[in-house]
Amino acid sequence: MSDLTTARFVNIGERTNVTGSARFKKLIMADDYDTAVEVARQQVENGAQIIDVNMDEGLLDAEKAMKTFLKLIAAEPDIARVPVMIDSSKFEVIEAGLKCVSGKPIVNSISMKEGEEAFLEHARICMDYGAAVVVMAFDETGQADTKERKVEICARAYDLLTGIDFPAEDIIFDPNIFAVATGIEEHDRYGLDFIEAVREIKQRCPHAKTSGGLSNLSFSFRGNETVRRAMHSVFLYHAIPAGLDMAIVNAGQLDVYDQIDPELREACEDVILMRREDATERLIDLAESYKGKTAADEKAAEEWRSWDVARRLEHALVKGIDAHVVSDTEEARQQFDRPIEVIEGPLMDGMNVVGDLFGSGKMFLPQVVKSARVMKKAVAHLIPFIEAEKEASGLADQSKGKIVMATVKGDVHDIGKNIVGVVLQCNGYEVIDLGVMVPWSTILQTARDEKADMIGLSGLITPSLDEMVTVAEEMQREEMTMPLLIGGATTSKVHTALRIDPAYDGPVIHVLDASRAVGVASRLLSDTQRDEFVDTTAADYQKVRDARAGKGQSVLLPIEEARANFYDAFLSDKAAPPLRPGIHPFDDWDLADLREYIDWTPFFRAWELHGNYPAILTDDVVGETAQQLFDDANAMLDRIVEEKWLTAKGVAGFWPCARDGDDVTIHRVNREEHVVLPFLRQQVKKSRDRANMCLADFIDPAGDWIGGFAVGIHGIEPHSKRFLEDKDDYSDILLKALADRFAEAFAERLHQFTRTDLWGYAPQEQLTNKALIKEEYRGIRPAPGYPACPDHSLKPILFDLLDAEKYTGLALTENFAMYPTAAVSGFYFGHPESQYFGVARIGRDQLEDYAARRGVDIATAERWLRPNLD
Ligand SMILES: C[S@@+](CC[C@H](N)C(=O)[O-])C[C@H]1O[C@@H](n2cnc3c(N)ncnc32)[C@H](O)[C@@H]1O
Repeated sequence: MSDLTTARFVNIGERTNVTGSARFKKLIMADDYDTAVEVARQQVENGAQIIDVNMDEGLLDAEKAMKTFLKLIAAEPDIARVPVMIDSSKFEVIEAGLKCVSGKPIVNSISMKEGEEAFLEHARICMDYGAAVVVMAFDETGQADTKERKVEICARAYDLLTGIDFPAEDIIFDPNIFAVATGIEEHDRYGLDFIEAVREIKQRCPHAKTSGGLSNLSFSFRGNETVRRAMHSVFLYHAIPAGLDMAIVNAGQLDVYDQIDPELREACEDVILMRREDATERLIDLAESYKGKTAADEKAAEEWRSWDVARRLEHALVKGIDAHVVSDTEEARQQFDRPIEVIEGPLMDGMNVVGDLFGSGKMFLPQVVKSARVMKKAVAHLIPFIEAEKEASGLADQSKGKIVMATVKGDVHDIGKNIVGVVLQCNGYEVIDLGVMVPWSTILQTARDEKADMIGLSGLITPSLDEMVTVAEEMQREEMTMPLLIGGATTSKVHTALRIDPAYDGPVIHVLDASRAVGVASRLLSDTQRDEFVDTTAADYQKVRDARAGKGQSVLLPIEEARANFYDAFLSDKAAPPLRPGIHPFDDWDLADLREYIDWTPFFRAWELHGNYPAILTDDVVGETAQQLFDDANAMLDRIVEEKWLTAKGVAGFWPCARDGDDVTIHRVNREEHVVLPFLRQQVKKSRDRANMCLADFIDPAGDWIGGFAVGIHGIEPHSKRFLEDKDDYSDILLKALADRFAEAFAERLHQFTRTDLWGYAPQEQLTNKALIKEEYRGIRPAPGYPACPDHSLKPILFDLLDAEKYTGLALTENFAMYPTAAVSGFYFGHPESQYFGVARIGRDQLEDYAARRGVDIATAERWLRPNLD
């Protein structure tokens, strides 16, 4: 499957179908519902987003079997989270099933086979249950096999259904996928006819969806899994862009389109798209060479379930499979004298393997976080037994060390901290996570009360660096000696060496990323390695300080000289006044639309997978992990969009203004008042004719326009809570990372809408998402806290101009972090020459000038501008 085609496509699991799976049939016939439920679970684990359940077997009481099975899966939260498709050719069985489903059911299927009256009667019953229906392209004269018949029947059914107010979005047409390459000439068109019919049905029947049973397609290649997989993937690759929304497939058995052997791919494509006369013969010939290949592989995949329990636990941990972990842990518990031994033994052994693989670069962060999920579920199962033994906290006693972690006061970002916490936990450390916005007093108090071995601080925005210095100073004042770990996006070895390390006599260590955290923690707690590690790090930081002291700093111009060397933009090119000046709130931007604007590269970076999307998906080293993560992300995106987990709120505004020195003075027409946006200017002496830039340079002193925006993504909390209750950090981090992606995508989308519509200075602009990500458009949206306007304290001014709290529900912390965290804000500049740059180091004179322009004392301005001061 290609990344392009899978984004919105829904997989319907097919294995819980007695007519399609001999194994499932055997289990149901033998009344082995426990194992049958496991089949459903495996489907969901393999990525099925709906499961199709069919009990149509002559020797079975289908109604009873349907009811029994549906009730059982409804009681399993990890299965019940996906909708059920009740599949039967008998409507009584469907009706019996409808009574047992709690979420939104899907009926598979109804048709006009017995005429319009029966069809509408069935539809009305489904409607009473709020069910969506699959409508087969089948009428009084039989099943539709040509494109024309498929379209004609579906269109007629659509008109009938919408005529009784059946919601169009609850109609799913199945225009019949039939077997191709059978050797019968009439069958050659079946693939192409289906795809073309889907395209027309989607146009003819607004909001209706389309589906199909994929396995029929490759029926003539039974027993040749490789060819079947390839045919299915190729078929979907073409059918999805034509509008196919979902299909009944074995979700674990689809190949990545780009990774199919090119010869086989081409042969399948020739058959499905009817590209050559001899396509069938060629595929049959080629298929011979693939026979039997993957049957053995598939057997191996199941084989691990027969291993001894310790090996199974290790396998589950390394592979991140949580399906059987509770039963396997229970089995192990019964084999050991004490429950704690299961943790100390097989579970820790398994996690050590994970740790080693991660440490040696053979495993990557997303997989480790999945392993941690397995570990946490196993431990959660054992805790009650450990407590029953009256060991207050067996785990704590066994931990390698205790770490208090916090995102510092004024900062709300916690993805990085959570990832480090999970990695430490799964390596046997006890993590006390104090959450976000934690004042220094709470951090120190907890560390003392808990007798922690070390403190870990995290932060993302620049003011957090100062907060970290404060924590270090307070630790010094209280004469603490425990190590202080520093991490987070804006932190650096240089800042740690220059600012934090000198403030505290105990060890201070900058931890570059999650993969280093365990190494750092273990050396700090090792009797033999600690001293050397602490000394080497301290010496290293001293070197950084010495180098800085000896290094001649770049020359700064006096601020007046820098101002005289301003960027002389060609002001007659300035943008025309906005088509729609004033404030424009958007209280619920469509998430499906924003999804199209996602920039995926930073998403992978958040998981410490480095490389650009989409090449990262096929990267030799991290490709497999990246693809798996991407699939998981898309499956979650499907749910976020379909079930409306999140709400995107935003506001954009445009105001008349003028440049006044380094300020931009905004005129608020309605309020008859002026608001000043004070910008900073580069002061580092430039070579040759390069300017000392300031954002104000892109604004005409004689009168101009400026814009602003703020966007935020709301609604993660209940989902995050649910994930954490389920010990599922992986999904929690995934959700937060996706919420961030939505915020950035919204910023991109709103900027585009600004250029084409609201401000409207580029009405004809047409750029691909790639070009948008590369910012190949006219104008910029500099964000407070970023290099061209590094002062975060501009945010309250921007928020006030936009009335952003009211319109977006965003709040600012005392250090100007936005909450909810998935948020972006900034200014719009429309001048074609406007560009990003970094203000970099500024002099005392500009600091004093700035303090005066802002009407604050020097100390406050110093705090705001710290990263730009000497
Ligand atoms: C941080 S990236 C975010 C976009 C990226 N496509 C994503 O999805 O994560 C780019 C944004 O950062 C801000 N930015 C980057 N460089 C800047 C600079 N030098 N000064 C001010 N803002 C800057 C702008 O708002 C710009 O649109």
